[in-house]
Amino acid sequence: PLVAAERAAWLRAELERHNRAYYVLDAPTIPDAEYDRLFRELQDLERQYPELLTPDSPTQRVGAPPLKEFPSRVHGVPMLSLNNAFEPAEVEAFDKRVRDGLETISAIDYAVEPKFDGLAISLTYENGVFTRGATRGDGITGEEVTPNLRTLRDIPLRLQGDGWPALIEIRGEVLMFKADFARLNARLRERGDKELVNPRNGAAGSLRQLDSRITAGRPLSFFAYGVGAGANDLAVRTHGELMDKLAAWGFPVAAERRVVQGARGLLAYFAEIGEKRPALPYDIDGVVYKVNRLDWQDRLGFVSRAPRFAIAHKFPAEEALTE
Ligand SMILES: NC(=O)n1nc(-c2ccco2)nc1N
Repeated sequence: PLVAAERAAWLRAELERHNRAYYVLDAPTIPDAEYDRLFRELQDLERQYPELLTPDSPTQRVGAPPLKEFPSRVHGVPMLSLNNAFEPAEVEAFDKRVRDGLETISAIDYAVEPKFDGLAISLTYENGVFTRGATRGDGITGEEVTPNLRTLRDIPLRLQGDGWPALIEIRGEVLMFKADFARLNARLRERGDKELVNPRNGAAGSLRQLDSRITAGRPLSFFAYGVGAGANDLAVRTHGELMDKLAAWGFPVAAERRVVQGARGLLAYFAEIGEKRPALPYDIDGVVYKVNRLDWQDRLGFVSRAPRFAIAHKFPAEEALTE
């Protein structure tokens, strides 16, 4: 079995590497037939030597029996909601409140990124292994949809690299790319099934399937954008460094993320992303501004459940466009 154990470990790492290349970097590194052969070899080994079966094995992504209902799960740390700004004056007022709260007159560094229009999710990793995931729900309690989340290749079953605490909650958004949404609707139309209204509904509907094999057939993507429980155990000083860690652990993060200075930097970024928005591969409904220094985020804290250190700046709602 030692040889089998080594072979199984090699197969797990190799299959995850090909998954990541195929699904995260969109650059397949192996023909499908060869991937399937390795996958079946690992399944056979895990059947022959059950002690080799690990929860993070690629064979554990698909095939869980359907659930009767979704268990509800209390988040370790609440998933906060963001206050919205719609006008430049509100953005300037946000920046002023931040500088007053920090008793400084100098320009503040803000971490900025697109606001994905998908489904907010929390992923729990224990000792680096994915153990459960839940929807945002009301921010305190969400629905546990772990078997469905296991089918997303963008979600690592085991964190890469190092430097994570024993328990950590990764926060992010599950979404459907525009092109995947169009292809799925074409498939549904051909089958005479009801089409999805928009990518956000497509992501929500696909993730809240009791049978995870349906979810496995849906083109869902994931982008990480924060940390809940475990954030204080990380040796990072800014949100930007936190995002670098998430990327190093194997999570997709927004390519458009940046650090800008002051209200002027915020508004310039909003205009830049507004220009790029139609060409982005996914729907966004605004951009998110966060004070970059984590110690300053802690100093500013929250008002009710919304943070004083972050807001979303939303684009004007579009009337229902017939694409
Ligand atoms: N939807 C989205 O893209 N979000 N949402 C946050 C968020 C919500 C609460 C704290 O941070 N950040 C990003 N990029």
